[in-house]
Amino acid sequence: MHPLSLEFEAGAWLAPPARDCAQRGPRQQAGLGLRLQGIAKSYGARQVLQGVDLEIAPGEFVAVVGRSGCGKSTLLRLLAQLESADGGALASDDGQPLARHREDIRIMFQEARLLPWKTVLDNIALGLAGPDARERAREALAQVGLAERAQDWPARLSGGQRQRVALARALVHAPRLLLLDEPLGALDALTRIEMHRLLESLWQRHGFTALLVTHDVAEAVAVAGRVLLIEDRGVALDRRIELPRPRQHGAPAFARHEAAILGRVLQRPAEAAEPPPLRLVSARFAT
Ligand SMILES: Nc1ncnc2c1ncn2[C@@H]1O[C@H](COP(=O)(O)OP(=O)(O)OP(=O)(O)O)[C@@H](O)[C@H]1O
Repeated sequence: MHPLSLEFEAGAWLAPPARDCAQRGPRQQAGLGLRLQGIAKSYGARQVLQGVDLEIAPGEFVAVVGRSGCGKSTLLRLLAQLESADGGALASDDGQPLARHREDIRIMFQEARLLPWKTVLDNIALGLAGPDARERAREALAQVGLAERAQDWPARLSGGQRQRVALARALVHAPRLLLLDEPLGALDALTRIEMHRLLESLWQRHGFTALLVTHDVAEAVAVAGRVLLIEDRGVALDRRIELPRPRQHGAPAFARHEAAILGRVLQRPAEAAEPPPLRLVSARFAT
């Protein structure tokens, strides 16, 4: 597909507003704001995050970048409450502990994690209650442009299609906070750009707050309104990206943001791998 047709394609995926969102009322539709204070997290002796203070406004689209192992996914897992912080407070912008908002938060991973023995539609409907569960699942599927694949098995979909199903499975719950842990990491470049446009359209339409962890600085600049760099156990850079949407990869202003962030990441050399301990195996000397 020619890149110029991507915008049209992404737009074509958009269906009328999801009834599920409309049913939940205005308060629940709004994005969830976040207030993190003094967050600390260690794994054994390895301190990954320390004293992290962060405020995210309702409905912001934030990307989190940084070198491998800096703690990006750890931050997301704490927000998803898959793990607990050792210290500090995780709250929503109204001051409530984040633990009270479990139902408002959904997470997507690099792998779609679909159940292979269930159809696409049944994967999305999983955990939904009520007589209209399947109808709501169909609406979510239509929103990611896969209405016609409802009865397919996940194994028959491409990687990009599987991620769109995973996105529909999150959307059907009308999340107020969508956490995205490298969900596009395994996709080819064109599919990634299509997914950027789709994510952007859905975010604009539904108003959820989005946090995207990515290795790809260009991806961060393509979709986020704000990019955070994690380094030295905390937020080392917090940069606003005020560019019109949809964004043009390679346009001068786009390239300037990308270069500035990348330059900041590369200022510091990669952490040297720990040298292996010296070991004297055997020594023989010729006489
Ligand atoms: N369950 C765990 N047990 C022990 N150490 C862990 C665990 N999870 C993460 N770590 C360590 O914490 C650090 C941060 O991991 P994290 O997955 O958050 O990094 P990341 O920035 O997301 O990396 P990547 O970009 O490579 O995915 C790493 O050093 C990692 O080895």
